[in-house]
This record gives sequence, structure tokens and C-alpha cells, in this order.
Amino acid sequence: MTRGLFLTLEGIDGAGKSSHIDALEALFRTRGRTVTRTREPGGTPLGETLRTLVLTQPMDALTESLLVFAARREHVLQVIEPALARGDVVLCDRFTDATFAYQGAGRGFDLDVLSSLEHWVQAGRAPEPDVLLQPALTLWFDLPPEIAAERLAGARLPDKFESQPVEFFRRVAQGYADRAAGAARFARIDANRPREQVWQQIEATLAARGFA
Ligand SMILES: Nc1ncnc2c1ncn2[C@@H]1O[C@H](COP(=O)(O)OP(=O)(O)OP(=O)(O)O)[C@@H](O)[C@H]1O
Ligand SMILES: Cc1cn([C@H]2C[C@H](O)[C@@H](COP(=O)(O)O)O2)c(=O)[nH]c1=O
Repeated sequence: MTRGLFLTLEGIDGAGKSSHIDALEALFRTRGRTVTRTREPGGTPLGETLRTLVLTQPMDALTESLLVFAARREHVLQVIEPALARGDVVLCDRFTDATFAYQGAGRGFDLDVLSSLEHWVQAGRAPEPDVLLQPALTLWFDLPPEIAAERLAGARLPDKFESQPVEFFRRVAQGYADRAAGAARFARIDANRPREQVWQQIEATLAARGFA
């Protein structure tokens, strides 16, 4: 069985990820692929419980980091790895890049500690126990924080993160840019475009990288 494709969507709140995930799923299905669609924090019953805590309760940045990585561990073991082993396309709305961007750059938490947690949670798949599970492709929706805030205003009740000031999202956006600079798996999507043009960039990226 050929191993599946692990694809993540990242970006600050309101960048437009969710607006394109249905179409992404449909695109892969029309090509005959089985799609496992999931999200972080979440993706398992325990992960969804932890998500509610992380998105509603004030907490220290280390506590927040431990909770998102605890949710991720269950998610990797119960959902992501089995789906990849079956050959599925795994479409995941956020993964570890979000932790580096939000807890690391946004909250100013220690990136070395996050790297250690990343190693503990994502290493260990036989026969290469030191290789970290990473997405094959990360679609990074890049949008100025001021525009994202305008888009979110009135769209829904803000959660704990969405209630943060624009300065927080400037740091998160820089965190994503730093992460993207170090990894070829990132594809920057200019999200400051009409929806159709954002989708065209996604399609072009998938084609250029040989994923669809
Ligand atoms: N290209 C676009 N132009 C204008 N508005 C958009 C565009 N894409 C999405 N929107 C609108 O912006 C808002 C946020 O979009 P969406 O929920 O897809 O963002 P998101 O990245 O999934 O956010 P979050 O991570 O907070 O869930 C929605 O109201 C959506 O309708
Ligand atoms: C994975 C992950 C997420 N977050 C934050 C980012 C968002 O504000 C929320 C998730 O909400 P969404 O509507 O599903 O985008 O959680 C985080 O701070 N750290 C993480 O690792």
C-alpha cells in the first residue's frame, strides 16, 4: 500500500483556510482519493475536549503548549498515521506550525522547548524512529492581520485567540513567515485576493508540486 499524502492548512485566524477546505476535499475525491479531513487542536474525542479548554480558558503558555501537543499525540496515533498507512489524503486544518506561530511567536514561548515537544510527539514511526512526521505540503494562507480582523469582524463570536489584539497576530504572522523560510514544504498562498484567485493559487500549487 502506498503511503498517503499529509497536507496541512495554516495561517492567522481569518486568513481563509476553512473557506477552501471543502473544495480541496472535493478535488482529491474527484481524482479517486480517499480523504481524511481533520483539524487541530482536535481530531479525536480527547483532542476536541482539549480544544475546548485551549480555546476558552486563560492559561500559561507552557500549559497551552502541553495541551496542544497532548491533543496532537492522540491525533497522530489514532487518526493521522492510520489514515496515511491506508493511503488516504489527510487534510488537516492546522498542525505543529500553528504551535510555533501562536505559542512560540505569538505568546513568546521558548522555541527550543516546542522543538523538543515536537520531537517527542512526532518521532518514532518504524522503521525510521528519528524521522519526524511532517506534512508533505503546507498551504500557508498569508494575509495582513488588519485585513483578517476586518474579515472576522461580525462574522462570528471571537474565541480566546480571535480576541487578541492585532499586534499578537503580527507576531503570529511573522512566526509563520519564519517557519516557511526554513521548509520547502511550505507554499505561500496570497490570501489577500478574491476567493476565486485564492483557489486558483491552490490548484496551481498542487499541480506544480505533483500532488493533484
Ligand atoms: N478571499 C476572501 N475574500 C474576502 N473574504 C473572505 C475570503 N476568504 C474568506 N473570507 C471570509 O473571511 C472570513 C474568515 O474566513 P475563514 O473562516 O475561511 O478563515 P479561517 O482561516 O478558516 O479562520 P480561522 O482559522 O479563524 O477558523 C469568513 O467570513 C469568510 O467568509
Ligand atoms: C493547532 C493550534 C491552534 N492554535 C489556535 C489557532 C486558532 O486560533 C485556534 C484554532 O481555531 P481554528 O478556528 O480551528 O483555526 O487555535 C494554537 O494556538 N496552537 C496550536 O498548536
